[in-house]
Order: sequence, then structure tokens, then C-alpha cells
Amino acid sequence: MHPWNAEAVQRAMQVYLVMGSVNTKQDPMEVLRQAIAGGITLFQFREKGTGALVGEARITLAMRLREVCSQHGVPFIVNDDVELAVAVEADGVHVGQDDADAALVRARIGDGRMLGVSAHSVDEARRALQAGANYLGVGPMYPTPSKADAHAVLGPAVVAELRAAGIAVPIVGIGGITPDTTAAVMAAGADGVAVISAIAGAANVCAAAAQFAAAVRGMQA
Ligand SMILES: Cc1ncc(COP(=O)(O)OP(=O)(O)O)c(N)n1
Ligand SMILES: Cc1ncsc1CCOP(=O)(O)O
Ligand SMILES: [Mg+2]
Repeated sequence: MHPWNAEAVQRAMQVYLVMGSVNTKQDPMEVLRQAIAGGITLFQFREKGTGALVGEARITLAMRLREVCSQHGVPFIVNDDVELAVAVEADGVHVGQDDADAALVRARIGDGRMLGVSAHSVDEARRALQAGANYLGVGPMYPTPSKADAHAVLGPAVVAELRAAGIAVPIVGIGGITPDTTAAVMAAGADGVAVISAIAGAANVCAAAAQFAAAVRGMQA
């Protein structure tokens, strides 16, 4: 399985699409294909919220989206559900502070899969790294329409705080990020942006993803 060294993880963080069927009015498979055409570098299957698929339908969608990612060489991450990640041979799992214990997740998935952990403070970040996280998802950067139970808005300043505290692992900012605010998130020290609505909900998904890719690249020059 792919060795997820820090450099490979950092590259994957650049434009990270997070999506489930409830985040788009279009066919999720087509949205994913368009987002890949626009330049996303990582995909997370996050099937939750009102109206989310359950049971076989959820597993089938996961397998289909996983296949699209495989066809295009885009790594595939599963949100929350470690057993689903193993079942569909995902490249990794993302867990939050209220999900399964990160150290237990690491033990279950082994070293070959990527482990992402949500962190809102230096303390949470240090514990996540201790547990074996490959990257941190940090946010919300801004108010988000996509997560009803989101943590209070932290802003890009929290990323700068983590960097100042010596947290060197790849960081992706999440929450309410648009192409226009990407520069501020990157300038604070993030390696990329994780996005739901501004890509999955866009009328032109490919163009939206391309705008994020250009904004991220602009900060790397
Ligand atoms: C990349 C990334 N960062 C943070 C989150 C949020 O995870 P969590 O806090 O567990 O909330 P849910 O997404 O599970 O509702 C994420 N999913 N991805
Ligand atoms: C899953 C998640 N975790 C923190 S904010 C958020 C939602 C991000 O969605 P959007 O990009 O639409 O604000
Ligand atoms: Mg979670």
C-alpha cells in the first residue's frame, strides 16, 4: 500500500473535496469527475446529514466514488467509518474529536493508510499526532452552511497558532472557504483547503475546483 510520507500527504492536501450525496443536486459521480477535471488533489466520502444514504445504498455510492478516484489517481478518504474505509480499500480515514479514538483507528488501519484527525487547539493537535495522525483538519475557518454541529468559528489564526507551537504536520483548513479566502488560510500556514459547498454546490464544479487550485498554486509560487 502507498507509503503516506509527509511530502505525499502535503501534496494531497492542496484542494481537498469533501462530499456526500446531500451536498449536491447533481449526480455525485459526475460532480466528483468534474472536480477531478478541475484539479482536486484528495477526496473524502462524507455521507451524513439529513437525507443521507444508509445501508447498502451508502456502501454502493462509496464503492462507485472510490472507483472514480482510482481511475484518476486521486486518493480516497472515508469520513468517520473505519470499517467502511477498510471494506472499500480506501487510502485513508478522517476522524473528529467525537469519533473513534484516533490511536485505535491507527491500529485498525495500519501504517499504509492515511489518518486525518480534526483539531481545534494545540492540545488536540498534539494528541492527534501522538495517536499517529498524518494530517490535521482545522476549522471552521469561517461560518459553514454544511455542518450543523460545527465548532465555533476559529479563523485562519488558529492555523498560525498551531505552526507557532511547532506543529509541523500537514494541515488542511476547512469550513466556509472560498477561492477568495484560500490565500488567507494558506498564508496562516495551511497546506491546502478542504471544501464542501463551494465546489459540490457550484453550478460549474470543474471551474470552481480550478479556481481553488489556482488560488492554492498562487500561494506556493
Ligand atoms: C478534512 C476534514 N477536516 C475536518 C473534518 C470534520 O470532522 P468532524 O469534526 O469529525 O466532523 P464530521 O465531518 O464528521 O461531521 C472533516 N470531515 N474533514
Ligand atoms: C465538515 C466540516 N468540518 C468543519 S466545517 C465543515 C464543513 C465544511 O463545508 P463548507 O466548505 O461547505 O463550509
Ligand atoms: Mg467525524
